[in-house]
Amino acid sequence: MEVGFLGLGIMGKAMAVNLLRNGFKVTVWNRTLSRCEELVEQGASMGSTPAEVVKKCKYIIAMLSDPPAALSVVFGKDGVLEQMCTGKGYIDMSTVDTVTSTKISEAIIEKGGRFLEAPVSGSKKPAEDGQLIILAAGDKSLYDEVMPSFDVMGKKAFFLGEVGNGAKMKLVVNMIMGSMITAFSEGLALADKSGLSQTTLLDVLELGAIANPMFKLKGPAMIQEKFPTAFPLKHQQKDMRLALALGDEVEVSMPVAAAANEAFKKGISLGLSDQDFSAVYQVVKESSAASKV
Ligand SMILES: NC(=O)C1=CN([C@@H]2O[C@H](COP(=O)(O)OP(=O)(O)OC[C@H]3O[C@@H](n4cnc5c(N)ncnc54)[C@H](OP(=O)(O)O)[C@@H]3O)[C@@H](O)[C@H]2O)C=CC1
Ligand SMILES: O=CC(=O)O
Repeated sequence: MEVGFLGLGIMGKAMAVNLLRNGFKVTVWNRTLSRCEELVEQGASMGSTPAEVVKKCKYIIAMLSDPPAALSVVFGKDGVLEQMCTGKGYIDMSTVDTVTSTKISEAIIEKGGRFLEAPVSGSKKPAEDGQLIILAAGDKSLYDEVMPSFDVMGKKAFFLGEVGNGAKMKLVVNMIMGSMITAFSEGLALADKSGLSQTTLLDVLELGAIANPMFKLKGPAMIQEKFPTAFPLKHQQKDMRLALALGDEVEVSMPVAAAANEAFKKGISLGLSDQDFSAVYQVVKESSAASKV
């Protein structure tokens, strides 16, 4: 199977490498073109624009940072739409909102193509290991056709119906995740300031009903104040913002998520955008220090 791949950031690079390792022919493009080189060394072809990739490939996957990036790659100069036509399928795996996804879907379909949104749950390591959870919605025939690529990139794919449902599911999941890591950070800070061992806290959490892979994975590094980037804090804040907008739209009150969003916004203002989202622990610590003054 031959696929185009647009966007070689933390996730896109790992996903494209997996496809190559599993025998897919992959043509890559990235806004910063030099990031294609590593993939080319591993056997990928390279397109110099999104339009060039679409011209060459029947199936095109995108993994881009946010709604403006997803829109500009489709609608911009030398973008996806310039070569989109009947017979081609566009699969956007970026985390965006329903409005963005619907806009892209309508434009692709108007050109005769088929569209699937397929955001993923799981971070850098699951992407490297082909263990993502794929939350797809849109054209079912396209979903069935690209399943061999989902089998390589993920451990489970869900088909959620009409366009927008994949985006919504992803935002609900990440809203919960962002609230959890913020509460976890407060717990770590509270334990420390109360004279308790944070390592013991991790052991206690691990054995109880709120044990989860995220606390286990991130906790040991967080207590050493290390935040190696798997999921950038700026993207977690984007997801909180989009989830809160969804909450407004459907009239669900989310005070916990709103408070967590404020912590991620503060993280951005403290220069933590490109650190892992677990760096929200720094925000909690900073706020505690500030409230003492
Ligand atoms: N990291 C993670 O753990 C996870 C991330 N996600 C989601 O996946 C998506 C990608 O995340 P991730 O790989 O971490 O992000 P990165 O920030 O590492 O990569 C972002 C990608 O988007 C490209 N990009 C940004 N702006 C534009 C633009 N205006 N036009 C064209 N390309 C652009 C970047 O290109 P360039 O190299 O030129 O900057 C890069 O290829 C996001 O939506 C994120 O929320 C989902 C699950 C897990
Ligand atoms: O979107 C981030 C993730 O870990 O999933």
